[in-house]
Parts: sequence; structure tokens; C-alpha cells
Amino acid sequence: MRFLESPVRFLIHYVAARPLGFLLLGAIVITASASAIGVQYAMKLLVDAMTQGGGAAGAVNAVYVALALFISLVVAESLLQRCGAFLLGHMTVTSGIQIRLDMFDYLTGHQMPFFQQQRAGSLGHRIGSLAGNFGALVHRLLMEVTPPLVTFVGALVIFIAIDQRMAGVLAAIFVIVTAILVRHGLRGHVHHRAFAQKAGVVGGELVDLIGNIWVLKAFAARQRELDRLRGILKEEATAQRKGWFFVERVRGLYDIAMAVMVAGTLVWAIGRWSAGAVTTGDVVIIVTLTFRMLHGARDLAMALIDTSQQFSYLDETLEIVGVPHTLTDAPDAPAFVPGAGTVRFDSVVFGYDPARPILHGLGFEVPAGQKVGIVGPSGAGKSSILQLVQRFYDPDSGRILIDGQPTDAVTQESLKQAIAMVPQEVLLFHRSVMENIRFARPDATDEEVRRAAEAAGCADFIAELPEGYDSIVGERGTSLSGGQRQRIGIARAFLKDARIVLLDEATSALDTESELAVQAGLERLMVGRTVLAVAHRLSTIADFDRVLVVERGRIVEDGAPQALLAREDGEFRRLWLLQAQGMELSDMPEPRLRLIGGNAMTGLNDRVQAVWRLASGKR
Ligand SMILES: Nc1ncnc2c1ncn2[C@@H]1O[C@H](COP(=O)(O)OP(=O)(O)OP(=O)(O)O)[C@@H](O)[C@H]1O
Repeated sequence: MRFLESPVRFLIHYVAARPLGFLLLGAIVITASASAIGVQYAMKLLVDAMTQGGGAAGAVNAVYVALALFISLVVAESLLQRCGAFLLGHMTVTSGIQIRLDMFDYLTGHQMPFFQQQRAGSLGHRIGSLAGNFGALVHRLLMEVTPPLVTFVGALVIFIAIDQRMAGVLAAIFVIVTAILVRHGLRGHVHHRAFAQKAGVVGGELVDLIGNIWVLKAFAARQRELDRLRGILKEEATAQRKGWFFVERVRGLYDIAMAVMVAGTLVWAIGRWSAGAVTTGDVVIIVTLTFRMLHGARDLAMALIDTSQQFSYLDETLEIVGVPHTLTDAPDAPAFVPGAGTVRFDSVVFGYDPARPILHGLGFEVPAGQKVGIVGPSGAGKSSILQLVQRFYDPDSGRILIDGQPTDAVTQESLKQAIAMVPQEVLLFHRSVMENIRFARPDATDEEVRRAAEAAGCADFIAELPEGYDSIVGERGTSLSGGQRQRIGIARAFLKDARIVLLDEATSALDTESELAVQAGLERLMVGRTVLAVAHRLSTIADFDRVLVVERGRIVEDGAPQALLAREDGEFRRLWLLQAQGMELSDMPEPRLRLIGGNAMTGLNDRVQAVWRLASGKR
């Protein structure tokens, strides 16, 4: 996205997106500022008509004509200003919506590591502030930079008509005063930033102290911390004072320039008037325009300082949010065409940091409808395999094919639509249960959502929620238990109805009842689908078709669970026995049975028990 490369491009992009509106706005602002200068000129005509005519009928007419012009211009100026403000408001609000939508779209296209490096809250804030920065910049440029410039040009034209030398001197003073103020203002920003930073430190300290109030009291540290706070507050005050002094210095400079220039032009104009070279009206317009120019110089300087500040905020945000996407669809990538559900890894090498691969040339093929358990020690790379199937990352070398289509050759959206994933930690939105399940398939009817929830074993606990399916689950689903969240995740997978299901077994222990409910939901989900399941409790994959044992990013065993258990020196058998031993040592009643289902043995199907018997018999 080229328009995210620099603040100027960003600004131009969104102004160009509504060319007519912004052109009209520019025209209104320029005409309003020109009218303001016209008002001064009409005043001069009025004064001249009043002082020169001596009461003759023609002169009185001239007075009324000048008066009419004066009033019309005053009305035109305020009407145009109101129209400009209204149109500006409308344009910035509309652009603000577009900016936030575009930025959300772009932001969510970043790869997962981007979100691990940035805090979600700060990203959300930055997207909002981009729209604010754009609005502020357009406002400054149109409402605060353009009017003083138009005033300057208008005043210059009038001055040239009266006295060219005078016009030259005033123009030079305008430029010099603006330049000095801008320069000083920009230098002052260092102090404002230093103050903002110190104020942030003070705020952070206060939050930290109040948050740790127990420690403060328990260690009798109130006085000590008060003294420490005093030191930090003094530093903040020093930074604040420096900022103030700077502002006052700029104001002082401006006041001096104002006094010298107004006095100078007044003395000069009155001298010219007494010599009969200029009219009384000329004196009036010279003085009022000098005032306007000086005010203009100050407003322009302030607006330019502010504009530069806004540009640097925009730049800072674009540098973070606008970095190029690292995982993109191939140009003209077709949509994935779902097939029977085969998954193939071809010599896949992968590392989150390519310099440190964690999967080393992985190769396996899962035929459609097969249930494959992936087991191995922590950190072996099991979850990473599931990440690669969904193309959250691309392998450093090798290929992953789903239904014969390389994952990096089809669009990411279509690929993800064809795969259902039940993660370790099911994330829920602060929305109703109904909306959370329907998230998997937005066009699903209420009835379909209910059926998915029933199949996943959610129906009972949902019925007990205060408002059933309409209950809000709390931020990140905090009002539901771990097991309930998991079942909502399974319901989502049911609703998605994809041929390929990926399961990443939760490591956190669920209570017996929840675990049984989750397990039952999963068993129903797996029927007739290709399943790749990362399992920590080996019992959960005992009735699977196949097990892949992964160690340090390599497949060390591949076969049916019963066959692997039968291998005397097998890794799967070793892991199984290790779990069995752990359970027996825990000295619980019926240790063998407990092993099979982790802490949720009771009620597990016969096949699992048969596998257990096989394992225990070999011991
Ligand atoms: N997002 C990430 N960024 C960087 N490194 C990661 C990331 N996720 C995992 N890793 C590292 O990659 C390696 C494999 O992790 P992975 O989660 O695939 O292992 P696992 O076998 O699923 O482990 P566990 O059983 O503990 O979940 C680990 O060394 C881990 O620290």
C-alpha cells in the first residue's frame, strides 16, 4: 500500500478519494478569506465616501453603495465560514470512517507475529488516532493555514495599490515574523514532549503505587514513597516550566513585532495622509490590514507548528501500522476448492526465525477421513504443524498441499474457510452466545446454531445462562468456564462443517465432568472428517487411526496407536508408560482407569480401555 509509506501520501490519498468535496471546501475557504479582506476594503470605501463627499447627494449615494457592499461582504463571509465548517465536518467524519475501515482491513492482514509484538490496545488506539490526525491536518491546512495566506495575498494587493514600497516592507515583515515564530515554536516542542514524557512517568508511578497499596502499607513505606514521588514531581515541574517559558518567549516576540509594526505603519500612514498622498480611508485600511497581517502571521505560525506535530504523529503511527504485509496471497490466486480432505507435508522446513528451524524436513500424508494424533514432548513443534496447515505461516522450504492444492497458491480466506480449528484457548467476543457460535458461519440460521450447540454438548449450560443464547459472555468469554468455552469452540467447528478439523488439546486441566462433555462433543465432531489432533493426554487419541510422534521437529514414529504401543523400545510406548506411571504414583483409587482419561476416565468408551489393557499388559 503505497499511500501508507508517508504522511503526505496518506493525506493526498484520502483527499483525492473525495475530490469534489475537498475542491468545493477549498473554494469556500478561499472565498470566505477573500471576503474578509473585501470587508476591510469596503470599510475604506465607506470612510472615503463619508469624508470626501461633503453631504452632496452623489456622495450620500456613494456612502450607501459602500455600506451595502460592506454589509454584503460581512454576511457573505460569515455564511461561507459556516458552510465551510459544516462541509469540513462532514468530509472529515466521512473520511474518518473510511480511514478506520481501511486501516482495520490492512491491520488484520498482518501476520500473527505482528500482533505478538504490538499491544492490542495500543493498535486499536492508533487506528482511531489516524482518523483524528487526518481530520486535524485537514482542519489546520484549510482553516488555519489557508486563511492567513489569502489574507496576506489580499492585503499585499491592496497595499501595492496604495504604496509599493510599503507593501514590500510589510511583506518582508510578515515572512520574517512567521519564520521566527515557527522556528521558536518547533524548538519549544522538545520541552513539551519532555514534559509529556515526565507527566507519563508520574502517572505510571501513581498507578503502580496505588496498585501496590498493600506493599506500601505492609512495609510502612508511605513517607518514603512520598519523598520519592516529590523528586519525580520536581523533575516534571522543571520540564513544565521550560515549556511555559518558551511559549511566553514566543508571545513576547510576537507582541514586540506587533507594537513596532503597528506604530511604524501608523506613523508612516499619518505622515502620508498629512502630505495629502493618501486618503483617510487609506489610513484606516492600512492600519486594519497591518493588524490582520500580524494576527495572520501568528495564526499561520501556530498552525504550521501544529501541522508539523500532526505530521510527526501520523508518521509515527504509519511506521508501525503501515509496514508491508509479510504473508500475502499470490497475485490472482484462485480460491481453494474443497475436496475430500487430504493433507500432505512435503519436506517442510520451518522456523519462526528462519535462522532457527524448528521443523526439519517434515513429510507425511493424511488421507481423507483419517484421524491422526500428533504427540511428543513440549516444544517439539506439534502446534506449529497445525499453524502451517492453516497457513498462518509459510514454510521456509517444502510445500503443504491440501486436497492437492499448495496452501500458498490459493487465497488465505478460502483456505481458512475450508478448515475448522478448535484451539487450546477458545477466544470469545464480548457478544451473545448465539453471535459467538454464529461467528463460524454468519449466514447460519438460529436453528442451525442451536443444532451445532447441541451436537457440541453446549445446550445444557446455555439453557442455564440468564438469557440463554442471548447471554453476553463477558470480555474474552470470562463469564464462562474453560470447559464451556471449549464446547463453544467445538460448536463453532460443527457450524463451519469443514472436511478438515484441527484440534489443539487444552493443556489446562478441566474438571472430570467438563472434560467428559468436551470429549463427547469432539468425538461427535470428528465423525466423517479428516482430523489432525495435537494431544497431551495420550488416552484421547487411543482410538485414532494413526499417531505421529514428533520430537525436535522430526517425525520419529508413525503408525496406528496399538501398533506403536506394541513396540518394545518405541517412543509412543515410552510416553504412554510415563503417563501411566505418573498417574499410578499419584496414589489415586483405580489408577489405571484414571490414566486412560487423564482425570476423566469414567465413561470412556471400550476401545480406549482396550488400548489401555494392551499397554498395561505389555508392561
Ligand atoms: N509464535 C512463536 N514465535 C516464536 N517461537 C515460537 C512461537 N510459537 C512457538 N514457538 C517456538 O517453537 C517451538 C515449537 O513450538 P510449538 O508450540 O509448535 O511446540 P509444541 O510441541 O506444540 O509444544 P507444547 O506441547 O508445549 O504446546 C518452541 O520452541 C516454541 O518456543
